[in-house]
Amino acid sequence: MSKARTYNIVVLPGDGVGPEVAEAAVGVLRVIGDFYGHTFNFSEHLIGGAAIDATGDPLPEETRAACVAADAVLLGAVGGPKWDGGKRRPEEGLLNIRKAMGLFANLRPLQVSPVLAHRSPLKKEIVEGVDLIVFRELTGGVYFGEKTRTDTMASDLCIYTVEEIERVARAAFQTALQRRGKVTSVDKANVMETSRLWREVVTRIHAQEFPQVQLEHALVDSMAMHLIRKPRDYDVILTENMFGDILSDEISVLGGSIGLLPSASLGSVGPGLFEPIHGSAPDIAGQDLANPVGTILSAALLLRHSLKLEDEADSIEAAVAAVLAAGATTADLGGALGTRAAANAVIDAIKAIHWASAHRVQMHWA
Ligand SMILES: NC(=O)C1=CN([C@@H]2O[C@H](COP(=O)(O)OP(=O)(O)OC[C@H]3O[C@@H](n4cnc5c(N)ncnc54)[C@H](O)[C@@H]3O)[C@@H](O)[C@H]2O)C=CC1
Ligand SMILES: CC(C)CC(=O)C(=O)O
Ligand SMILES: [Mg+2]
Repeated sequence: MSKARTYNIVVLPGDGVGPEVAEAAVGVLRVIGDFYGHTFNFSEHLIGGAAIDATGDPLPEETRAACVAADAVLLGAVGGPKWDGGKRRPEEGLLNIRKAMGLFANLRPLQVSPVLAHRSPLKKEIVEGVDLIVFRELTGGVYFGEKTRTDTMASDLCIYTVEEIERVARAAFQTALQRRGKVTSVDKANVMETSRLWREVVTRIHAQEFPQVQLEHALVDSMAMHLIRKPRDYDVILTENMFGDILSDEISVLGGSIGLLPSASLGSVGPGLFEPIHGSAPDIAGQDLANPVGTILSAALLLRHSLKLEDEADSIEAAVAAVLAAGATTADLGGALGTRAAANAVIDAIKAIHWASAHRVQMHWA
């Protein structure tokens, strides 16, 4: 068991369902802190639309400073129709904090729970056993290139440097070595120059540093099809910022709901940022309808990757698996629980797992 310590966790609730799912995950972290004797100091800061309303800036300087000084950052979601067409956009705040923290790798794992395979619109035999992870490059590409706009035209520049591709490729290959040893690198090398550079650099890093990993290249358009026809074929999917954003929302359907998927955004040093892959879901915001599991599982990733608390992370993941197996779910998965009740179900499962392990019958033989 890890030594009890004090950790500073910045919470960025954001907009829409963000505050609801962030509150759920903080509740789970508090219980984990109590069980394992850690002190988690949570401090909430403004980002996104909430920050625009309060300060005019989607990423106030005090939020940026708190994030870089924290042990880890937990984020809900940003954005919503209220800020559409405004001078500043909530999403700017999220892009800028990712950049400021140097978070170049966004890990989006997907394991299809056997008890939820029937919730996918695809056949059970296609999705059962899916276990893959998307490595999405997070601080480059078209989301960060120069934007121009006149009355009659607009442009978004897509730029990638060799160094940006190398570092995320290494992270993906290293992870593949601890998994099934396969990387599928996704690009659009038949059309885009950035993709041709991407393919060259990934091929070189593979040959020079990770020849024991199986590498294949795929074009993003047909990959979008393969991912729903044969998702079990994939282990680690390595791709650039926008393709990773789109493909990971697509594959969330395999697991039953976008509300289930967590993510970890990591750099080479400093704290990570952990958030569900979904957005602010304005259509269900403020109604206690959002599935909190993706954010709760993001809290587990926070414990594992930034705080190095492996047992504590395992404990949350085991509790979530037990709750899903018991059918205690929110409406997106056909259940009757609200956001708060679903989070409480996870908390009860953590307590039950700990009680069972403390009261395990000890059998001794001479
Ligand atoms: N990381 C972030 O903060 C992100 C923010 N956004 C922003 O969110 C806003 C809404 O974007 P959308 O395209 O509608 O994507 P979205 O992910 O917010 O919602 C897509 C659909 O999934 C459902 N959904 C999302 N999360 C759910 C949950 N936890 N439980 C149950 N159902 C859930 C929503 O109700 C909606 O029908 C936009 O302003 C967008 O820019 C979008 C993606 C990521
Ligand atoms: C800037 C974000 C809104 C992009 C996004 O959709 C995501 O990171 O999932
Ligand atoms: Mg997205």
